[in-house]
Amino acid sequence: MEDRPARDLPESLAARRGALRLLAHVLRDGRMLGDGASGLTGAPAARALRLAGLVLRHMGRADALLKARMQRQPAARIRDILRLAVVEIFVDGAAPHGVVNDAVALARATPRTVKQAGLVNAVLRGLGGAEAEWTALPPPALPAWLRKPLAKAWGRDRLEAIEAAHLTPAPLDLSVKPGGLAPDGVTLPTGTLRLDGGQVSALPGYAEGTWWVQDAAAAVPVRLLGDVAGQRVLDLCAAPGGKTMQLAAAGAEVTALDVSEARLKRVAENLTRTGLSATVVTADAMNWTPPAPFDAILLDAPCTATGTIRRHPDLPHLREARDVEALTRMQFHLLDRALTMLAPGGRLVFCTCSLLPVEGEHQITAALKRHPDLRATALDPAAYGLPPETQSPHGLRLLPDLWPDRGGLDGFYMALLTKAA
Ligand SMILES: C[S@@+](CC[C@H](N)C(=O)[O-])C[C@H]1O[C@@H](n2cnc3c(N)ncnc32)[C@H](O)[C@@H]1O
Repeated sequence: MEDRPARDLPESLAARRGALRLLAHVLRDGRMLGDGASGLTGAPAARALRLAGLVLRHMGRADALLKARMQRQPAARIRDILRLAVVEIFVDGAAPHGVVNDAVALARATPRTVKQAGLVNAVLRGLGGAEAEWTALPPPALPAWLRKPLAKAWGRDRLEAIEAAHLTPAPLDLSVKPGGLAPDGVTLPTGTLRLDGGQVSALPGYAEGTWWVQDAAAAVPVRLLGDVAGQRVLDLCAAPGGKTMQLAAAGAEVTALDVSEARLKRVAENLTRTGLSATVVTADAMNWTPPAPFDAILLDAPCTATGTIRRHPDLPHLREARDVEALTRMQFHLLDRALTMLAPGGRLVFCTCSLLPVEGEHQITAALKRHPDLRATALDPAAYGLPPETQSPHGLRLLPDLWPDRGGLDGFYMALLTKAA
């Protein structure tokens, strides 16, 4: 069955096989979930992706449940088959009978695992009545390289609340042009329109380009720049372009720069769909010299993206402690480089979608020491629809456990800096 074309398999079995392929890409090949190939298209591909994401999100819990029922650690593929079955039964509420049958069929499908089909059957059938045990399991712990600095920065209770927030996928957030056609949803205090989900391209206003998908937290940094109408604004790490569109919609004359040509294609597509305009530049910010200094700069620097684990449950399985060092070094250099492109009296917003202070608060504290001509503006969270606890040294700090009853938001740090005139 492993080599059989997906069209010859029942859809649910094809999707489950696809999910196992995606899990192997992430867990064994170290590739991002979105880059993996399930071997499927259309609805089964979407289902496979969703199932693989579900396993990665709940993996620590599935492993805890399974560990108590097995004497030895089985082969990696068998472990994934069992994990998939567990999350389908306990998270998705799938009918156990069909899940177990497919799990056994998947084990039988390869010579390497055929002998363990009996084990799969026995372990899964032994899960009957384990709902209470499953519900009592704590959320999966983040890896130690992340847990330690987060506990130090935000405290153990907050860390556990962040881990709990990672169990729930992010809602669908839209930034809507003023007066633009938009689907029904709830408007958050920050101004973002929030929906439960849905097929993006089928929602009212998609074809008209009256909105774009952008997490509520990611929509705040541009607002720190205040009125940008008619100003020359540089979006220094622009792709895929959420903030470029915000700046253009606010009337700025935007230059959107990014080092990645492939990612910049998405900026161009987004601008075309929304009817907004920006000058798009493919360049490494470290080597690029602007024709003239800018009135304002947005530096949404590359980072660990640990603030987006709700939407990217593969991240904790892929990133490593050593990534942090390389990224913080890059943020340091990009920030200094950006300052050379800023006009005297100009404003710069630095932001990262990271949970780690070394990629946020510490970067700004260090930059203020390095550049005596730089000032950080004290920000009032209420002015952006945010609660007082988001105020943080020199900026705003958002963590995913904020607004649990509203569906949370991405982790972000942002600061507004002004260069002396
Ligand atoms: C956090 S993402 C930007 C997200 C974007 N601002 C948005 O809101 O849609 C960081 C971006 O930085 C870009 N990048 C990384 N190093 C760069 C460099 N040296 N010069 C320019 N862009 C760079 C990456 O290609 C990536 O697209």
